[in-house]
Amino acid sequence: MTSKGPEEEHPSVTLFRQYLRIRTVQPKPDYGAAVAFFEETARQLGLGCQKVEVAPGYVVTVLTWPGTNPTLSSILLNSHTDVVPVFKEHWSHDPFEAFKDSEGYIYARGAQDMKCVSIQYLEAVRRLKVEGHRFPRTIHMTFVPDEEVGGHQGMELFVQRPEFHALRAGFALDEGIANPTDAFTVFYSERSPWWVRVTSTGRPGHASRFMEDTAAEKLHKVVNSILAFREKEWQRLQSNPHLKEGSVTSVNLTKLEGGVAYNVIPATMSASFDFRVAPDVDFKAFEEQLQSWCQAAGEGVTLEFAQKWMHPQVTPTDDSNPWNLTLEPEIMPAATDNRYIRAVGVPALGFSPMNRTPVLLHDHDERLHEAVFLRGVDIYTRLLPALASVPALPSDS
Ligand code: MET
Ligand SMILES: [Zn+2]
Ligand SMILES: [Zn+2]
Repeated sequence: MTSKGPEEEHPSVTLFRQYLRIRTVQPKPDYGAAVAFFEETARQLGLGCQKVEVAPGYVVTVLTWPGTNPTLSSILLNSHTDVVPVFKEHWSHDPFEAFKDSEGYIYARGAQDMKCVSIQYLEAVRRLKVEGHRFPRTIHMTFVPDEEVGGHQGMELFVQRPEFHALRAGFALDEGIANPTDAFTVFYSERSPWWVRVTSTGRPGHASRFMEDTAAEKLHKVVNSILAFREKEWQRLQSNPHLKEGSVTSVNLTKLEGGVAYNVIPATMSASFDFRVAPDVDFKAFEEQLQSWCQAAGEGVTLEFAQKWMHPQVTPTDDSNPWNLTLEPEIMPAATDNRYIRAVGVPALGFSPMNRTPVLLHDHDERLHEAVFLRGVDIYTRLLPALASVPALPSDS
């Protein structure tokens, strides 16, 4: 599809751009506007709409298209409504204007992660309804808050609620990542986020002296150990063409804190790391490794976890998967709400239908071509009837 002038823009693209303009940006997302948007869309599409407040101010909106056979488990289409912050000065266009350039690229925070997917679900359902289809299985679309900061006030709470169990989800889809090639990637598992802060304490004093046992020296040792591990994992990935990013453990040093003045040796310094632990890692041994790096650095070096996911799950994609999808399966390098869905026993895949698209999630100038977006609607329009027509499974009874 070629790009068109605004007067002849595809209505699905127009709706997408409207949603992109809602400022659901962390750390203060306008969730109220997003919920109102989905309520209005539900009204237009003739879908059931339920709002579940999982924590004060944190609403999960559930849009439902009932199936013809209520004994069957349902299809859950999940998407998060929040987006990560921007460095506005690095953007070519206002990230909340949803500017479309002459080639058809739509620039906006959330264009890839994952406001595209939310609207693609809705537009696929709209088309199928307009064409008069009904399917045996119920389709639920959940629009959840808080994913980008860990999902603790979103999906983590929702999966524990009676309203979630009442959905009787038998299979779920959530986000994936763009693929620059012709292929689409489907994620059957994900790495576990471990956010670790290492705090080092030591002798303070005048910064002109060769003070012994300083916080900085010891922190430096831990940083070296962890960055050496990073290099090792990076080399492992580079040297084996069969390994994908999600199959090795990554780590980045993301924060350094401490100190008050150039000439005062601080008594405390800390370093924060974002680990993404591969699903086949022995978690207990890995935690012991982290502890031993701290101990090797000297006295008074401790670590604490800000996130520590301990339940990696794998959704089968081989012949034991009765859903019979054709997939190019990978392990998700990042974390998504699928980890909460899988942890309560619902098989779930990560999929964002964006091929021939550079990976720009969380980046400056995040953008998506309108033709890729519209092809994604086509893909769900073919995928949803297949999913929602899968005959009864042993797990349905
Ligand atoms: N989706 C975000 C990420 O992968 C936040 C998940 S919480 C660890 O970084
Ligand atoms: Zn996301
Ligand atoms: Zn994200």
